[in-house]
Amino acid sequence: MALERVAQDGLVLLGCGKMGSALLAGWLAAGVPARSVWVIEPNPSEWLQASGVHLNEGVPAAPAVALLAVKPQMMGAALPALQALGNGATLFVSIAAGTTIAAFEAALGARTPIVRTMPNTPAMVNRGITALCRNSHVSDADMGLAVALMAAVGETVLLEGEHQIDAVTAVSGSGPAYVFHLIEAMAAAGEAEGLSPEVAMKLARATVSGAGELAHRSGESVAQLRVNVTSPGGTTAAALAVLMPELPGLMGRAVKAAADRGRELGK
Ligand SMILES: NC(=O)C1=CN([C@@H]2O[C@H](COP(=O)(O)OP(=O)(O)OC[C@H]3O[C@@H](n4cnc5c(N)ncnc54)[C@H](O)[C@@H]3O)[C@@H](O)[C@H]2O)C=CC1
Ligand SMILES: O=C(O)[C@@H]1CCC=N1
Repeated sequence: MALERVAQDGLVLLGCGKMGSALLAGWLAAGVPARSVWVIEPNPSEWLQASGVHLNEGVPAAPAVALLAVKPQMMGAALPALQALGNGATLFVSIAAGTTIAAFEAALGARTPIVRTMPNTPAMVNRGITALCRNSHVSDADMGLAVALMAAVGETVLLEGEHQIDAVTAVSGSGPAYVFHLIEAMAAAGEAEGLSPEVAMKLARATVSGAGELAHRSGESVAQLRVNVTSPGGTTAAALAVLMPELPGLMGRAVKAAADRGRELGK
């Protein structure tokens, strides 16, 4: 099993904030021993301190994986700590938005195997989705290991290449925030129609999470699930007559803004 390589040779996690913690929790739950993980994190949470991993200690000479989970703006300052692992057997896996494979090759060495990924925060409840792409130095076995690491917190999808990753970031990486904003907007609209803030938020939250679960589990297309709610001449049809002319264009602009920002971060 791919994760056994981590148990044997170790994994270094650079940055253990929201995403790093979600991943670490997934690996530990999947049976990776805490003592085979070395975490570099200047502000460790209580959970991390109690997790049993090596925290801010010297890292092994050739771990199986170095996983990079710092903000793209911090990457330049943080990478030198792992430079000695470049150009070798250690597989680098990045979850950072924007930072390109070329930037990692420049910082770590041109022969470094690098997998660039984009997960999302539902990884915190094992319902993430991560897209992955690689440079030419990543073997199929290495890619299998990267997929296994991300599959510990949800689904995975392989990309044709790095040119697609800013689009992924804009759809699924940032996407949970769009959905949370939808909940906020639905709750505010419910309040405007006379509900208390508590009831409006409870209804909006349960509706979005319930609809999400239905989309996840149902064999029907999402379009059919929408039709199933929409009685001809009824209330849903009235609402969709307002939403459907506007939402695709608005979502298109939002997703383009996120993808453009991802490309900018990569410069
Ligand atoms: N939050 C999200 O929804 C997603 C974030 N990402 C990517 O994940 C990465 C991490 O994001 P978050 O977990 O949200 O950020 P975060 O701010 O929660 O975590 C980053 C962590 O890096 C630590 N750090 C800062 N400088 C460091 C250094 N020199 N060495 C080691 N650790 C250092 C910080 O103390 C912090 O705990 C980013 O690159 C982001 O683009 C990817 C997908 C989704
Ligand atoms: O907002 C960001 O830049 C990160 C990447 C995807 C989600 N959060």
